Amino acid sequence: MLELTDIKAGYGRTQVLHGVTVPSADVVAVLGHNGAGKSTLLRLAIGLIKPSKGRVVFDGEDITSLAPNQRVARGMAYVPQGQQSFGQLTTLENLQLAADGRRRRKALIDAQLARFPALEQFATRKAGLLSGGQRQQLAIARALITEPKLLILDEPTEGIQPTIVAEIEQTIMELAAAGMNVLLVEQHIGFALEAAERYVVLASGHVTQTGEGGKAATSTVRAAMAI
Ligand SMILES: Nc1ncnc2c1ncn2[C@@H]1O[C@H](COP(=O)(O)OP(=O)(O)OP(=O)(O)O)[C@@H](O)[C@H]1O
Repeated sequence: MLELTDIKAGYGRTQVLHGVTVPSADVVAVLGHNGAGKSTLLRLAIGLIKPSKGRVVFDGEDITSLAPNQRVARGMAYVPQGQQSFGQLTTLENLQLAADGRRRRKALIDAQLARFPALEQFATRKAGLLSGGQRQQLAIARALITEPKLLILDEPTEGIQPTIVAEIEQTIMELAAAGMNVLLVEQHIGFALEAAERYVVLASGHVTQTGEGGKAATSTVRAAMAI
């Protein structure tokens, strides 16, 4: 669904990605140590930064020069790091905002409340008062309300209590099983490999290994992360 070819990109004159290629697959995990360039790669995928070289193809279309909103309109949704939501609005208001202007608005919101029972339980609570894990679920729910073809998730389990980590991992597995395409950055290598059809290891902005998720050993991946 999403194919990144020979991407060079960075911030100003600092190049972070040095010719990165990510193959198309239903679920792709991007692995690597802090600072390897994983978040930069996701920002590039959604169009927040533009490559100085390389091509981004989504659903057969070259979208390299498209802006983030145009990519969203084509079916991409991006959940950045940090459980972002509108803290002064309630859980429900956050979902309503994401659903604004869509047909079947209520059904879209209800589907996410059914998916995440904690969001239903705290529908009238301000998002800023939710736990980190609940805010992450809210961020994912907001993305899913847009009915994406591809969900881009940047470290969805980072800094979250273990019980909700398991719920979020289960959600990702369920979405994948239901046919959702996912581009996932994840520190938990074991889970990432279990979820992913393909994985890519980044080290200092270079791809040091790619392979099939289910078959890979975490030790091999760790070795590639350290190159
Ligand atoms: N807005 C920015 N401006 C300048 N440099 C940046 C910016 N964001 C990230 N970088 C640099 O780009 C490099 C890659 O960062 P990136 O956040 O993509 O790595 P990462 O693999 O996602 O790491 P982490 O897990 O810590 O988020 C780092 O050296 C970082 O300092």
